[in-house]
Amino acid sequence: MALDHHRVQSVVAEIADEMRARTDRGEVAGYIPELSKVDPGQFGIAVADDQGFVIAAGDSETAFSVQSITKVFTLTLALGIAGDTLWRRVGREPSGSPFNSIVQLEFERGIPRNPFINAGAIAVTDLILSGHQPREALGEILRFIQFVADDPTIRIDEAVAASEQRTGERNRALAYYMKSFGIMENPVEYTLGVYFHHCAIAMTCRQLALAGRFLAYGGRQPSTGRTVVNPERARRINALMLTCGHYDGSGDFAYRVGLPGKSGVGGGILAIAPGQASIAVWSPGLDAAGNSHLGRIALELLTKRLGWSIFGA
Ligand SMILES: NC(=O)CC[C@H](N)C(=O)O
Repeated sequence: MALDHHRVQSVVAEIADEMRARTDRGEVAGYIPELSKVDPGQFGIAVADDQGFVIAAGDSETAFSVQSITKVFTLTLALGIAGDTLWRRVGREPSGSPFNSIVQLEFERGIPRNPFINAGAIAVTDLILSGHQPREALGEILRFIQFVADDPTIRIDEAVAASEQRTGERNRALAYYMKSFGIMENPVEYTLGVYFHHCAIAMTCRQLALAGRFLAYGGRQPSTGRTVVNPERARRINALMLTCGHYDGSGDFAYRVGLPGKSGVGGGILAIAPGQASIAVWSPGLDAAGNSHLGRIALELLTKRLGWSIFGA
């Protein structure tokens, strides 16, 4: 269905103005030193349709660290490599725990709850790495993101990757713990090196909204017409984003926004309105669950004003 560009444009502009005026901005992620330097006063939004048309406002052309949003793309790649055998290593249930929690791993024999918490994404990265050098695996992830975004200029922010590599003790603990259960195939430091670097990919809201389109349009990358995944897989990735994309804030996100979404600690959120649009928002301040505070509020206003919730107007 064609988007009413005029209407979307006015809602997007209105929301950007409202977000600019707000003083409650959340807290920038402090545990990755490089991210703690980002100015919390920023807000960007971009909505992409199947024609590659982008409606944007605010700081939509500023690149930010996409962090856990890359987990959507690594999951897509890993499903392409392993198909449904992937689900032997990682579950499909919401965790109800923080993104970097270790507690469930002990009870559940090292199998992470889902591919979007850190443990699950590290297990997915390990699968992509198998049979490759870390540099090749990372290249494959980056090229895949450039392909779905139709933009070869997307890069890794090396300063962010190095910053997380230096301070990633919690992720190291998760990875070694999974290794002890036989979940990891590769040397842990190799897998983590790839993980830290793909989390450090930098994108603008415009690039991210374009990259998400295959999920909004039945698995097809609309600019090239090429199939990224089949419609069933696109639908299932969306289902996982809805149930698990915001950690222990996933229920609240579904309740308020009503779209599949994936957040990252850089303050970005990718949200999918199936058949309508792919949406990216960014504001660096986070809420208590580690999801963008204003990003979530902006999406809530957007779906309400445009009637885009998958649960009805
Ligand atoms: N929620 C996130 O964005 C977490 C990603 C971050 N790279 C980490 O592993 O801690």
